[in-house]
Amino acid sequence: MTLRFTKMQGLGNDFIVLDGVRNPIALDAAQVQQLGDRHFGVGFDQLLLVEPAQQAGHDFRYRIFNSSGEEVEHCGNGARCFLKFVRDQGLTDKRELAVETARGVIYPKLEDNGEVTVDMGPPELHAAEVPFLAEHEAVIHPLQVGDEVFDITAVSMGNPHAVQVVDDVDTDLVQRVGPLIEKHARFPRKVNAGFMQIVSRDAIKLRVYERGAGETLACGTGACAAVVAGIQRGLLNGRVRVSTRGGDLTIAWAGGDAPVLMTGPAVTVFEGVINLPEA
Ligand SMILES: N[C@H](CCC[C@H](N)C(=O)O)C(=O)O
Repeated sequence: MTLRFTKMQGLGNDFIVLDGVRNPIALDAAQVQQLGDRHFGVGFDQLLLVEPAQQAGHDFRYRIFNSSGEEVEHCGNGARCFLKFVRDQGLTDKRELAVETARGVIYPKLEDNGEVTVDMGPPELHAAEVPFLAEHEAVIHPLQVGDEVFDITAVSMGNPHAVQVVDDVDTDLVQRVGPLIEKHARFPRKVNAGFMQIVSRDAIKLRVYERGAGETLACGTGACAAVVAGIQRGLLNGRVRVSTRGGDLTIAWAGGDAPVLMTGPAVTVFEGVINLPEA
């Protein structure tokens, strides 16, 4: 069976996007892994599947699969590409959408300059909801990793994040410790490991070792989680420029149950057709 796809990227975090609206698409983990293989398939960090909304008043459903094959709850860079995709494919002419995800509804909006702002919903800070195994609620938790201890802040943006502050993001720490934190036993559903360097109260540098994908050039939910963690720690103001290896995002959060707002680019790289591996 052949499969039409659109290759897209948000700050170098790359995706294939599939239209499951005109024709339903069902993929198992092995097929996602094969499609995601950068030598034997198309290659991507995540696969994004567009489906019809399940509830009245919503526009679409948004499903996300890591290149490891597992389905996950959220993808920020993908949400910006999602809006561009459904408009470019003629699935809608709206500039602002209500999109169902596994953990709530998000609201991507096309800006006049072509960038996309996404209302990502409020962060979840209760450890049990991240989920993160902790005896008590705290902004900072010491996390034992081998014979080292790292001070992390656990945040969910629908998907789990463990954020720490480092003096310099450009060291081997991300590749050395990221995989150990990703699969740490205190994160029952594994975790995205964020490493942020505070540049000022309005700017950070960020690298994320992503659950199920490894280090990506940018992570949208990771940028949201890092800014929330920085504000919780009293280190950041309410609107922050997040510099990733793939480029800059703007993240804003007013605290409490206010939604986190993320603004950045979405780019179509090419359209393609692939022979879908047999299930
Ligand atoms: N690896 C993430 C999903 C993709 C998130 C990232 N690509 C983003 O832009 O938010 C997870 O397993 O929760």
